[in-house]
Amino acid sequence: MSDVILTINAGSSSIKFSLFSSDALREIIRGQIDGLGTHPRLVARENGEKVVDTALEGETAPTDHTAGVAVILELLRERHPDYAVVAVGHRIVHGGPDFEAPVAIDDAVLDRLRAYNPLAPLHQPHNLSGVEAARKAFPDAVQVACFDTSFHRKHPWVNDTFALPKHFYDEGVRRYGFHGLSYEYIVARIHELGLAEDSHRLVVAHLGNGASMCAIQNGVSVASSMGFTALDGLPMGTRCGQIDPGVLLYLMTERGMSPDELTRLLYNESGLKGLSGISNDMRDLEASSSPDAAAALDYFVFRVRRELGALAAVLQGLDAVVLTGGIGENAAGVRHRILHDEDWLGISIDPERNAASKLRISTDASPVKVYVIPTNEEFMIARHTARIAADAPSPA
Ligand SMILES: Nc1ncnc2c1ncn2[C@@H]1O[C@H](COP(=O)(O)OP(=O)(O)O)[C@@H](O)[C@H]1O
Ligand SMILES: CC(=O)OP(=O)(O)O
Ligand SMILES: [Mg+2]
Repeated sequence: MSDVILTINAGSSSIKFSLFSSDALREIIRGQIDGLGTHPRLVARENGEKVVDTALEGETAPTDHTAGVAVILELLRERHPDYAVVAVGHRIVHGGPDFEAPVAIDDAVLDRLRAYNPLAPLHQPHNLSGVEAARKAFPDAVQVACFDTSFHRKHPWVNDTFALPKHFYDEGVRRYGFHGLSYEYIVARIHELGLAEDSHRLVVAHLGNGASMCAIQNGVSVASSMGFTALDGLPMGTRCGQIDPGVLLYLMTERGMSPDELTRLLYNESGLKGLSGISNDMRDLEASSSPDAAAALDYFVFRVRRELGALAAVLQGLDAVVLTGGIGENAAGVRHRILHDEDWLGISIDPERNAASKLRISTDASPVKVYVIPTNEEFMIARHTARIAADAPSPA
């Protein structure tokens, strides 16, 4: 039996998973269930080749995350009965003020993490049900929590606070920032590719169903577009992004909306889906001829460009920009619209390199280098998990 690390990244409507060899962190299999709650589909790849691609239908279709994890574990047992899972790494979206680094999970940690459920309703409860399912399936394995918030915990105070009475900051009402595992991976990859010397002042745009941007100075996060929750900043698939808090007061006082109704509106019914009335999926909007789909795209592009200018100001100039996430990696048309006339920032895009999603999509003469780099949150989770598991006593 060879020892492996399992990673679980439970999102709002998806669960991504991977197996890595525990010594060299070689990826053995990766995949995901998406469409949980609507049309669940299981896809898995080994060595880049699709080995499973099936709609999960009928009575055995998973209807929630716990059932989804069970489907994934069954697949792993079928395909790799010869591997022993010694550690399970989990992406946990919110670590609050207390968790600055990955930790081994015990009952006390799990209880503290549950307290953050209201701060990340699309993610945290699913992240934690993934932990519970994995503990049952692998009682002898070390479970490790890897936080989306850790990478941002060195923000200078001005980027870490809201202008509320100071005691709220002390209570933990702060700008945490998210997608930290993705940003951390991109910084590691920039080093690996030998690009760090030209990337001291770096902005990374993680544009997926959840979307945020981060200003990174010499590898350290100094500002990010997300805040206390993963609602702030850019508009997303179904989340509103930056909003005047006066709108919320209006909705409560004049429209009588309850906290539950507001939560639904801001997390599930806004963003690209709300503006377009069609879909939260960028591919659907690009394919649509509806003016509302075009307007939703315009708003997305406008807000990314605005944030790019703001983060360039934080860094006092730019050396490099990275685009990543499902949209950043794949949507060449959206990238073009974000970057094509940013000469004032020192960005000059090569349309052919962009259309081909090359690693470098800026021209040779562009003062600011622009890269497309696929993110890999799973690898980052596996790396942290291997390190923590090496020190942690097994729960058995
Ligand atoms: N080829 C593509 N062209 C345009 N958009 C794409 C493409 N592939 C994926 N996307 C978009 O990426 C988004 C999902 O990004 P992803 O990072 O996978 O999301 P999640 O935050 O759920 O992990 C969706 O809006 C999807 O439409
Ligand atoms: C924090 C967040 O928005 O995550 P995701 O992109 O997985 O939705
Ligand atoms: Mg994501």
